[in-house]
Amino acid sequence: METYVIETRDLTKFFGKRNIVYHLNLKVPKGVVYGFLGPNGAGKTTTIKMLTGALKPTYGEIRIFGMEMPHERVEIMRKVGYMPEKPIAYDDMTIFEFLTYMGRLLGLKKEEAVRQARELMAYTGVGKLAFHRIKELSSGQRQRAIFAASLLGDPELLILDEPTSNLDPVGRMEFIGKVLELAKSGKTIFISSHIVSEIERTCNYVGLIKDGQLIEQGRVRDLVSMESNDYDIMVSDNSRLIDFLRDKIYVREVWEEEGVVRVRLDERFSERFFLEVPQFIAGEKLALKLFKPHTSPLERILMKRFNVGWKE
Ligand SMILES: Nc1ncnc2c1ncn2[C@@H]1O[C@H](COP(=O)(O)OP(=O)(O)OP(=O)(O)O)[C@@H](O)[C@H]1O
Repeated sequence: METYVIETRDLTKFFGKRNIVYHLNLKVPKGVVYGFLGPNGAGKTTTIKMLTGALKPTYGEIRIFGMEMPHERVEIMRKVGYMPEKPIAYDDMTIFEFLTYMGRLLGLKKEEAVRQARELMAYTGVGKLAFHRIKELSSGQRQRAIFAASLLGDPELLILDEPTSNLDPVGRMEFIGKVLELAKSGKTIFISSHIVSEIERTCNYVGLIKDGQLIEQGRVRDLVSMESNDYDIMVSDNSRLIDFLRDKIYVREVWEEEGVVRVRLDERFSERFFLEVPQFIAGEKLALKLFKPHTSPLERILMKRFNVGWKE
């Protein structure tokens, strides 16, 4: 059985009579980078606040590392780094003071808190601003400092709420690189965002939330390939291949696009495609340059399937 780092059952939140999150069943496997994706107002921040114990669910269950939130909040949060969308300010502290203070709150010894603060300021690109007060920082610099704070104590799970909303394009690219690096080191990472392209570049797992409900959840790879029975092929003479494919029972459509032959398969007969096409290519002595499933960008799939318009 797959073990989940985060698992919720029927997680629900009302604000007054308004139902903001509804019967959410999140399953976040260990070691994935999970993109929690949805348009503005979908309920992402409300969900994350419940996951981190900042908000009490109206009903439903939350298990993180198998422990129950909010009852075992202290134990859970020892293993979790949390980057809130709107962090508490600590405006008059310098970044260095803020990070050492947060490290101490986590239970680190003073020297260790200082060591990690220094290391994480360098890692997140705010080393030169160590002695600037939080209130003097730009919103992007502040976001980097909060990212550094979420990494204190080397957490096994990172929960990041819209972590790049204030970063410039270079900052965003850097951030993506860091997330991939942290994932490689074995951490599970849960990121909320409304930016599909960013999730696509960073995440291997995705959960889609709309109007407080989870409408899809799974591996990005599966979501993308579910959509498509198209194959891309390139040979030394594409027109001979197209002539060959045109009346085959396993081909619904075939056409050429930017020098690549795109074949839309009828999946009922696809095994014949995989047998006959290589035989034809070898028999005709064509040089094979490309043969792979066609994948369309996640954004296009989501827009089509869920009729949701996301914007950068
Ligand atoms: N404390 C609250 N009281 C009443 N309504 C609230 C409260 N907090 C959030 N809401 C409402 O709940 C809905 C979902 O908000 P939430 O912040 O969870 O969305 P989100 O998906 O994180 O959106 P965004 O991408 O804009 O940050 C919104 O309509 C918001 O107005």
